[in-house]
Amino acid sequence: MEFLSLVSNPFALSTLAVIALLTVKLSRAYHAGSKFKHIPTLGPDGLWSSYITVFRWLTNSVEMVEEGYRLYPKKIFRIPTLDGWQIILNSTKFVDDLRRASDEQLSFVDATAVILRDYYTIHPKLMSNPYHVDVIRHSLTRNIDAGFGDIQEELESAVPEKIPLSEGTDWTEIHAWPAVLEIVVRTANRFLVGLPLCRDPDFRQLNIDFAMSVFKNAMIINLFPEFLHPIVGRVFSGRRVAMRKLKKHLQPIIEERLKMKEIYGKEWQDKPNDFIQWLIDAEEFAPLSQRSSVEDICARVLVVNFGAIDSTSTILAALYRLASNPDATEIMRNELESITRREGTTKAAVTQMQLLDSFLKESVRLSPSTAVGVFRRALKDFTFSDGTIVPSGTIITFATWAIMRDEEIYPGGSEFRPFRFAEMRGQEGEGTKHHFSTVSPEWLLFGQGRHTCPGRFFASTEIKAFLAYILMNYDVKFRDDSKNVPERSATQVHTGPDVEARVMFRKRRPKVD
Ligand code: HEM
Repeated sequence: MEFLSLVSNPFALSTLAVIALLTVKLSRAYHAGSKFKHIPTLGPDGLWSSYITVFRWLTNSVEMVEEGYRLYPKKIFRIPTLDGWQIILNSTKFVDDLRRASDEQLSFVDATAVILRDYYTIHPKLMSNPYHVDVIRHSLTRNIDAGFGDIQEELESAVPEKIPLSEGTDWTEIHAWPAVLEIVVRTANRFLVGLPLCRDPDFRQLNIDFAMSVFKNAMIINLFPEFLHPIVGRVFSGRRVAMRKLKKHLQPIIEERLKMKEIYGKEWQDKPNDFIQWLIDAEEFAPLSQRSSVEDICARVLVVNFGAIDSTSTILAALYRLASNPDATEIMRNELESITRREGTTKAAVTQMQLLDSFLKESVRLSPSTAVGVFRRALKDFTFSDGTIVPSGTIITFATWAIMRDEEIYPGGSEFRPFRFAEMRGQEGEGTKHHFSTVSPEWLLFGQGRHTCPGRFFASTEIKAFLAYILMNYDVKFRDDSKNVPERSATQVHTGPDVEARVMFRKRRPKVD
């Protein structure tokens, strides 16, 4: 009777089916583990007991990374995850191994394919020639100076709209995450696609929805064994809806640009200077068939937005620290005022904001958006410099959370010292190092090697311009003058700043001593 009621209940049946498929998937991954016997495991590693670790990884990856870092200092360990065994590197000494490895040995693209299931969640054809990466690295980065005026103008319009200033003495409490998210998407798109599109609510929302859908759907698809991905990948994907909506906005623009290019060629006066045009003009990186395809260009606009939205959690991390560190706020304001008196509100001014750069970097050091980072997939058996052999097919990553708090690298590793990096820069021979966007073995935020984030210079400029605007125009605090930074949000390896927290703002007052 109970059995009958079970089989006639579609919800119970589908739950059972998912559990059965998950069991198949995990036991396959477990048996593949015989190839890893020489690498220590965190937690129990029996067929059934390893499920405990899988569950812990889903619910508290930070605690596990810290435990693995303590138990296996400067070594390599493994954990069972929904995506199979994952290898975690506990030392910056392995950065050199990763940098030396070719894409055919340790692949960024294949790691992304497993973690984000980008074939289903983003676009099936995009990664066969990811030329948008070259466009970001070259045209986009080269144009940050030229586009800075627009970025600043958009901030000056978007921030007061989302964080309204009242003339009275009252503070206004704002749910920070959605406000910052909208400002980021609008400001980034002022630079990427310009006016009026960057202010179009439908355009903004479709990009936000798409970015959110990628993580959520990849997680669901990864619950299923690979042979079912072509089916579940069709069901759990936000890309078709996003593409349909985006094409309505971009198709006429792209077609007009292609027509103008054909008519005027190199003589085109007043040619737009934006991401769409940089893609169309990228002869050295992609064939015309790609650069003139509406579908292809739309997919790359979606993907650059997916990257740009990453800045949101970085800004939140810094904003929460601003709200809890009024003394540092005053010191940074003095620096900003003297720089802007000299340079005006310019890109050159942003580059000189050394204390703000340090404050930002220190905020993210303690609130990175993932517990582990810099993912690669071994396409062949790979031997690390300590002799550890990692079998082909394995996902490899660094214990970034623990590395960024390591006392040997950062004395007082768990303490927030806002001007730590500015002080490090003050030491002899270190003047040009330790910036937020500078990549080093100790600073893994933007990755490593040939796949290091190409958008980091744009992100750094946009984020610092945003924070400078807040510092110069707002007082910021938490309710009841609390100095507690809100707990982190944690789903799977995502560990970014709390997305529920509220922050209080008011129009900036002169400081009374
Ligand atoms: C604070 C903000 C950002 C953070 C923390 C961040 C972080 C990262 C990381 C960790 C990687 C992987 C690097 C590796 O594995 O070695 C990456 C790659 C990438 N990022 Fe960013 N990113 C940010 C902003 C941006 C922005 C604004 C853009 C676009 C304008 C962007 C576009 C990309 C692209 C296209 C890749 C793939 C690179 C490749 O395929 O070689 N990111 N980013």
